[in-house]
Amino acid sequence: MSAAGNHTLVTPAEMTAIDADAARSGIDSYGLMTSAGTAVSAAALRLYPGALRFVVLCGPGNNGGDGYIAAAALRDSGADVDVHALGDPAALKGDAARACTAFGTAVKPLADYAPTAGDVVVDALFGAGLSRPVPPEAARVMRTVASQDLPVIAVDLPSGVDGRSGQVLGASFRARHTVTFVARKPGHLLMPGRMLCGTLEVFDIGIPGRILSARAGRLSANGPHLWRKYAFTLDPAAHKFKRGHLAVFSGGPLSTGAARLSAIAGLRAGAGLVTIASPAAASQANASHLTAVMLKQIEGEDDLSQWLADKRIGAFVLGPGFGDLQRARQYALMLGSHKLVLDADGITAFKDDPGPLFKACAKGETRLVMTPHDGEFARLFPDIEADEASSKVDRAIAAAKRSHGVIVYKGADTVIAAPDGRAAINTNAPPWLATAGSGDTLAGIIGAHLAQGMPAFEAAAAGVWRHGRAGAKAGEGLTAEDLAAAVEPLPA
Ligand SMILES: NC(=O)C1=CN([C@@H]2O[C@H](COP(=O)(O)OP(=O)(O)OC[C@H]3O[C@@H](n4cnc5c(N)ncnc54)[C@H](O)[C@@H]3O)[C@@H](O)[C@H]2O)[C@@H](O)CC1
Ligand SMILES: [K+]
Repeated sequence: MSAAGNHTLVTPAEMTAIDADAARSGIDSYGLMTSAGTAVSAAALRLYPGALRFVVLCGPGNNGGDGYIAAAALRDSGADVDVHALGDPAALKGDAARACTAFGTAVKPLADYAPTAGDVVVDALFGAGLSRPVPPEAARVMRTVASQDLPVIAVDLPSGVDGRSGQVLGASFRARHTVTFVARKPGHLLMPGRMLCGTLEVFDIGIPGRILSARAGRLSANGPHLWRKYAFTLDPAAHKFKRGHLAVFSGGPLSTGAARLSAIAGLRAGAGLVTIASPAAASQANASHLTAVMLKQIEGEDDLSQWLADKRIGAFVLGPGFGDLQRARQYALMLGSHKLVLDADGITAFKDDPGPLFKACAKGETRLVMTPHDGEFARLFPDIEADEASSKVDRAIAAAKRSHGVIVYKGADTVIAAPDGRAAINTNAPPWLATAGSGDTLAGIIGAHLAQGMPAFEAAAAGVWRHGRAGAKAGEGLTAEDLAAAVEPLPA
């Protein structure tokens, strides 16, 4: 058994290819199924030693095959076991048929299962092969098991959860524990799938890592493995300009707080200097609240173009509390050749015509990071959002390719995607991170990373991860001020 330590995420389609490669290389597929099923029985006995009965629900494919192996192992350990099958077990094929025959005990129809207190359910109805909404008789059992709050251990995935997208097809079990094999699937991390898995265990059934890496794509769980090499420990002796200069645009006199949150988070995240670029009318409000952060009056395009001559400014944050959409558009287009985090109003400013922004960012290294939540994403990429067949990962990658920018598609399952197809799913954000000003803080952290010279994808992924860590450290009930103060140094 391994903890969910491997960062690579494998889609069901990639898993099928890995499976086929393993068989071609001479690995016995029934042996893999035996390892998988036995791992499930071990988890069931370990987690529920007091179960009165294990009820194994077996589907028509290899997920069901794992279930038959688990049922036999549970029975052989002396437990009371019943198996209920979806469909006719005589129609099973290949390894699943062999596992059912090896189980050898009578199997009852799924519809005959009457959930009873003391039951522990082993869900082996569907795994990677789920291709359409679950049939009504499966949905019925899911409902009755949930209504009695019986513990469910899911084999590979809670049945009903699409391993590619994390979406529920029709209905699904809500598992207390899920045992998956080889590597995690995107559906274990994306919502709502993540909530339905319970604790997640990745069991190594013996497929060699070289077969896995030959097939796995460019999707992983977000973590230091992605950006550690850029997480240089800052040399405290370094000149402040060498630690990066970040500029954050402020909104008008009544909405200056968001920019200050970004700016303070940027300082905390390691930028050597942070300047708030403020319209004249808001300078007083900003000045009365700032100490370590500097202030520059920028009233319009002329001021900005003069300021841009200062090559020491490493990155800009535009959008938090900005308000004036027309001006946001002008400024963002002027910043096309600079590193830029575009958030909130900065994103909305381009809802009617994002083309010029994307064009301005098309050449050279990736300089733009956009941080939309659901609503902002739909405003900027309505056609991508409308494609119901695509997962959140697919959408983020499509948007990154179109915009030539890194997309931080926010939510409980924030996805970070780069124009070259790399993507990561973040998992460390506590639910209370969704608070006013949280996004402003995130934009500031990412901006600080860009200002310090991190490439855009790594800057964004590290920013999302540090933001999640800060949320966990600040704890439930945090305010955005607490969040900025809780940003920790990057792990060396
Ligand atoms: N990939 C691997 O290396 C291994 C995979 N194993 C297991 O194999 C599973 C994948 O097996 P399969 O590809 O056979 O897929 P599944 O067992 O998940 O389901 C496929 C079967 O269900 C049917 N089906 C799909 N959606 C349906 C629906 N909504 N209503 C009714 N029938 C539906 C399909 O027609 C097919 O017969 C994994 O989830 C895992 O549990 C293990 O045996 C260990 C090895
Ligand atoms: K399952």
